[in-house]
Amino acid sequence: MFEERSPKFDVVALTLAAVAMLVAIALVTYDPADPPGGSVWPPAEQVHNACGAAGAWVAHSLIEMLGLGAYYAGGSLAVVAGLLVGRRRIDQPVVRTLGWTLSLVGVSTAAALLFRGWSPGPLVGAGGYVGAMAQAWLGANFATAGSLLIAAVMLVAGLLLATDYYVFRAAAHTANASGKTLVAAGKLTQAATERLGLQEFAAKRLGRRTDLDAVAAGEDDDAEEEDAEASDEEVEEDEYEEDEEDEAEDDEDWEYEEEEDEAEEEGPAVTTPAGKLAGAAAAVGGMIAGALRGKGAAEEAGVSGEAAAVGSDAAPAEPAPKEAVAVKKPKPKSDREEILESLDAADQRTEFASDYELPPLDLLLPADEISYDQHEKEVRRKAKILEKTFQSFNLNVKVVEVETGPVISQYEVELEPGLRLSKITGLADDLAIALRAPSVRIVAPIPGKNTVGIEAPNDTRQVVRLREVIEETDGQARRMKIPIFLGKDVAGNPMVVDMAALPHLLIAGRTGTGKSVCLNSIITSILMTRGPDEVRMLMIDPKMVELSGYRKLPHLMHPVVTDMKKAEAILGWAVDKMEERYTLLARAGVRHVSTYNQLTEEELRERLESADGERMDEATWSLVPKQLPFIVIVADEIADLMMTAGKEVETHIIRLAQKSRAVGIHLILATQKPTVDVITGLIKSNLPARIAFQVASRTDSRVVLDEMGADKLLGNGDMLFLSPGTSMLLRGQGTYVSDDEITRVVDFVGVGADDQRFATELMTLKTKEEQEAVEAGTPGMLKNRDDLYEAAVDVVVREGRGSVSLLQRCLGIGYGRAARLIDFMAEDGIVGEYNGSQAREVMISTEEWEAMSSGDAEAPAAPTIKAPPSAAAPADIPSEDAAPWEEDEAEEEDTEEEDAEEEELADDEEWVYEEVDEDEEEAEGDEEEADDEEGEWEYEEVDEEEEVDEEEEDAEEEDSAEEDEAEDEEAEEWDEEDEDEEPEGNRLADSA
Ligand SMILES: Nc1ncnc2c1ncn2[C@@H]1O[C@H](COP(=O)(O)OP(=O)(O)OP(=O)(O)O)[C@@H](O)[C@H]1O
Repeated sequence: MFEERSPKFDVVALTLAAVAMLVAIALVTYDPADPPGGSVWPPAEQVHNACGAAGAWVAHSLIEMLGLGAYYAGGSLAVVAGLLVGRRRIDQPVVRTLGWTLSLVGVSTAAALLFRGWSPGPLVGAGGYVGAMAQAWLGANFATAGSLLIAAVMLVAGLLLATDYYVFRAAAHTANASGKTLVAAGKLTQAATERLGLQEFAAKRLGRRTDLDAVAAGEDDDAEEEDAEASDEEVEEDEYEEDEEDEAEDDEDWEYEEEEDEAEEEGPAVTTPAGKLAGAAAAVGGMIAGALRGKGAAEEAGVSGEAAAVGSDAAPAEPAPKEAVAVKKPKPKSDREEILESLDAADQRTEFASDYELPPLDLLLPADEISYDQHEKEVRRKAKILEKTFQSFNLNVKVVEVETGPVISQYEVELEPGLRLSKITGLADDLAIALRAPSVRIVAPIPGKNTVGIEAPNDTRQVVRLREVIEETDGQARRMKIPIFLGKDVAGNPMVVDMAALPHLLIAGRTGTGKSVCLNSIITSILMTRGPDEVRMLMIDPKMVELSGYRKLPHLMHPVVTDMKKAEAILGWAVDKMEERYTLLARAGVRHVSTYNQLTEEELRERLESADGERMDEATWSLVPKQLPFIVIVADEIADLMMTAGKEVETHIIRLAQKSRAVGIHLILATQKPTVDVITGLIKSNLPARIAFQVASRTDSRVVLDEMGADKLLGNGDMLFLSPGTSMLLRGQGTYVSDDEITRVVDFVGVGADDQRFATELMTLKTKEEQEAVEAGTPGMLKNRDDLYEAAVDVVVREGRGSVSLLQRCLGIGYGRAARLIDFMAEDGIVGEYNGSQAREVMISTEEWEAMSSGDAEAPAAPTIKAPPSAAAPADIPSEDAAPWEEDEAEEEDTEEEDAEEEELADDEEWVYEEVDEDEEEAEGDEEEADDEEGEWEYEEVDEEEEVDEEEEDAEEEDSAEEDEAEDEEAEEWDEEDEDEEPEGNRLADSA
């Protein structure tokens, strides 16, 4: 509904209201004796009608003509006047008038048939002349019963046409409210209104139905629900038609106020998310309104009603009804509450009994209010600019539909027959200039459509809040294992993906474009929906500040890792864990962790025993993990990791990426350096799901996405998402989670240091250098941390306090270095976890430290000296590091060194193998790229013949191809350098 009122319209509406009132008064005060009435003799000398002689004449004429139908006509006039005063427009006036006339004849006929001996005035009977004539004709052909039936059908059919079921729905509402069964409205209508209420029903139909009811009630209710749903369909039609009516009415407003807009019928359809729903409504509305709406009559549709306002992810199957100009309205409160409840209910899932309480949604900020009316005007204006720009290039291109998202709108253009696609794509920059936009991206063609999409930024950016994305996708997310609420696409639909299905994700973009915000929203998505028994996390944060806020999370398996050497070791551990889980799954005879988690304890035990061929004693059984949580490894900057231990990291990532899907280990890797030395061909080919934020050049875009496009992004969360298994890029606006929201969520779910359940095996994990140092019987690992590390440990152990200020004072160093030393100590298990305002607890004794620092081979290595109490997994949470085949670990320790050597050899062999693979794959990759380029080249070549402008683009293509090659070479050089350096590193370690 438009805010501004139109004086012209109001004058017409008020005049009609006055006329309706006069007619009503005239009818009510009708006196048959008033002239010109002739049924009473003598006629009254003075007119009794309250509206005087004119009123008497009007009343007499109407009643004479229609009988009781006159009152129906008067009432109808009043309703129409009321609608107009309330700025409700009446769409399809011809159909409505015809319907109303039919119902009027029905009323008069019925009156004539039913009240044969009585009349309000006219001599011809209660139905006036109209009723009498109809009665005479019908009576001659159908007798009384048939005539009555026909009159009733005329009345009902006329009402349907005139009001689109409105009268019947209103009757159903009334009956429902009073608790009576409305027989006439039928059992189906009643069932639907009782179960859901019409609004809720429409909302759910429009994509917001959650499956929680089904989950809570169990499958038993399914049949019953299906029945009810079948009945819902009936009501649904009514509801949609009402929506459609609303849309149409409001859209007429639009027409009215935008009279200067030429040929509105041919204007593009603007589809906001709500518009899509309204479109769906129109589709269901069917014959009465939909069929009468011609193609391109977009403006006949209008603002959707409540129902259309609430949902967004239910795009109509057919594009036809998208003609709706729809305005999104705030969601009804009841819906939000329902979602809140549903999220609360989610932790009652039976598979994982956890004391983790899901954070309530109100910890997150609600969606910002925006003016959709303003937005619609803007996109319509831009659609016209686009058409004009095309015309100035002598191209006849029509904008047929507009999808509007939070930051970007997609204008769908239809090409005239014979127009080459390349002519449109070549105009990207000209269109950007015409629209005064920094850049415009052309999607040609839009997948699944015969139109071309032009993505242009909106004048006002809308921030996409996590809360709104969660609210709009709840039903969908509930079926996912690890739902990630990425953002909203160009049509405003929420983008939600299942991390378990991706299964690994690469995030790249230049600095300040939204990577960290994206990582934060991914992590918060997990916190909002999954407990630590379902998803465990490992965080690698070379920047030290980005992920430090998450240190209190119960999901963490290890404190946030800031030391890249440790990070490399952790990735290595993940590879081992993956293999270990594979073995466990194989023994249990299942193919995926989720299937494993569904096994009952009896089933699991049975399967393992039958795999071993012997009974399992209780001690062994207690060590078998009964549930395998998903493990998500988040690395904020892999460039640093690659610099520290490129080859190893690459090998780990590749092995994880190739195999870890089934065992539930997932990688999320981010980088601000999307170059081939960081995102090597092998890493890229193993991480099929990618998110690109704005990058510096086309070359970078090709590195991340294998095609251009990311260079045209706007920054600040504007992203392209490549979903695995497709080459289709989905543009969207990333979810924004502010620091305050993160703090609130982390405070809600966070636990104290003592309650954190770090994995012991990770806490005691040794980096490569540490391992080598231990093997060499030297404390070199300590030196590798920091020159002052040993001195710092000395101070801490001697004082019995892990305090930063203590180190600062004793060693005369700055805060940063002292804090880093303490962090290293925490990672090595020398001091305990962060303890609020208290100094950290020291976990080793002076003797143990002396043994360590003197390099005494007998002394246990620092991390294994004494695991912090928090590091031990509690008994109720099955620790994975306690798999039964590890039972003999202690006995095997002696042979560990030998094994390690063997493993190294094996690794070397594997490495050679991998190297060959890599070469092969790179060669393949290059070939593919070359193919691609050739394809593009051919394409461009053809264009070139026609458009001189495009020569430049080709040249750029060539450049970018050359750049690619250069970068590939660079990468190879880098690899070689790295290989060269490796022995040196070993030498250093040896000498240490
Ligand atoms: N989805 C988003 N919506 C709105 N604004 C965003 C969004 N994502 C990022 N921004 C804006 O961009 C700024 C930088 O984002 P962010 O810190 O995530 O960038 P980055 O790519 O991680 O940068 P760096 O690599 O330097 O860490 C944010 O402070 C915020 O203002």
